[in-house]
Amino acid sequence: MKIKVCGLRDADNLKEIAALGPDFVGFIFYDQSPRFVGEELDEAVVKALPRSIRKVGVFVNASPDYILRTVKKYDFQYVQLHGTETPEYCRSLRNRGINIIKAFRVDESFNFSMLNNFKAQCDFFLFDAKGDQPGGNGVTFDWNILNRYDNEKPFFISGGIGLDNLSQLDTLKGMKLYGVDVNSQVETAPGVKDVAKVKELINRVRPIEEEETV
Ligand SMILES: O=C(O)c1ccccc1NCC(=O)[C@H](O)[C@H](O)COP(=O)(O)O
Repeated sequence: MKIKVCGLRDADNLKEIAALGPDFVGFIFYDQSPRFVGEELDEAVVKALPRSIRKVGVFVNASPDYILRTVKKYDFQYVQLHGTETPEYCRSLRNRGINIIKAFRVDESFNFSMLNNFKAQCDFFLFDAKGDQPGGNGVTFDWNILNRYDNEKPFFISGGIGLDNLSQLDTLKGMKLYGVDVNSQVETAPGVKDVAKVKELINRVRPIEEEETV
């Protein structure tokens, strides 16, 4: 199974995490987040990451121009959208060559059928928990809700995932689960990841074969 480590910012920490070989790394471009990269993100370090590590810019209802400029600046392969972006908005970015991970915050009332309007515009869905912030809340949602998922699009699961609840991924066997997204539960401070925790997480998640899930 794939691993995405989200909310990186510090250059040295990014290099240490990259050395562990995650599949995706994410950078937050939402100025209300404690992980907002601001001017701190070292462009050269990001660009020097191996191509095998996919770089993701995370945005919340940002202007397409800002997204395009940022993608170009850091050479991102994906953008992850955490706001109320519409299918039309996603399509306009996709038409400009951007690969999209669309995030949705899931609870009991989540309407899975509306994903049909997004599936042609997105590469992956990401299911996150609801909280005060658009992401990075550190809380889980009831993964049983995903039994109602009836789309063919592979998805990431996220929201409060850490070493303590990883074993529960077993309950998602047979689903279109593509990867796990981790963030606040593997941090020493906002935007700084705990290298030992990420290492253990990768060692535990990676052996879960994709065929078992997707
Ligand atoms: O991490 C943030 O601060 C954040 C803020 C605004 C939008 C998205 C954000 N994070 C995106 C992610 O992909 C997180 O990994 C995801 O929300 C799960 O975070 P956590 O619950 O802390 O594991």
